[in-house]
Amino acid sequence: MNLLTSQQRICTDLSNQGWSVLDNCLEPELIRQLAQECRNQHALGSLQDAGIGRAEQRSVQKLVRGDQILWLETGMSAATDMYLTAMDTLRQSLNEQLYLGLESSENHFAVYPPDSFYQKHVDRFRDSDSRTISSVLYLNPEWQPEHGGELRLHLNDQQFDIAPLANRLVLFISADIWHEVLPTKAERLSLTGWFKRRA
Ligand SMILES: O=C(O)CCC(=O)C(=O)O
Ligand SMILES: [Fe+2]
Repeated sequence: MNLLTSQQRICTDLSNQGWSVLDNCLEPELIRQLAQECRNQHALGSLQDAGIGRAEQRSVQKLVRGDQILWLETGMSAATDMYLTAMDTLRQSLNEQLYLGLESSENHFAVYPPDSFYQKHVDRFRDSDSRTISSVLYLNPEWQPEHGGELRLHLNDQQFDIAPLANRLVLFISADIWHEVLPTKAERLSLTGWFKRRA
């Protein structure tokens, strides 16, 4: 697993270009368990249509985003607790190296059914600046190029497409990086989160 040994590189990427991609992030067995849990919870009907906006402004708009999500809570399973611990270690190293003052993180499973997408957006809410670094860990072992579903980062003068391959972690500065999920042809699983500082 590369997450522990790559924190320096992640921090350099984030400060130089605002985003970072890390493959073979965690133990393969943990990725398998997280994917299994995501599929199980989805089959049980535990995931809810994702909304856009916050609190009273929140609404479900399938033409903006078509995924379903389930927020992680401590104690849901051994696998999700291990993931939350790994993210907390990363949070501390982001604080030590980039002085970000990140206090917590929030994370959810996401399932994009076939033909769904998430239109171009930034992750920071209009009325709260607490979301500082966005993270997405992909959970799709059989992903093929023809499935589409790339994360497209819109950078200053170019676009960068990232396939949602199992055990790939993408991090980016929530307020700066415009991005979208291109239409997916296959069911697309991920764990998305935000490192937050005090609002
Ligand atoms: O799943 C992804 O690649 C990105 C998801 C995303 O942009 C979001 O949930 O805000
Ligand atoms: Fe996003």
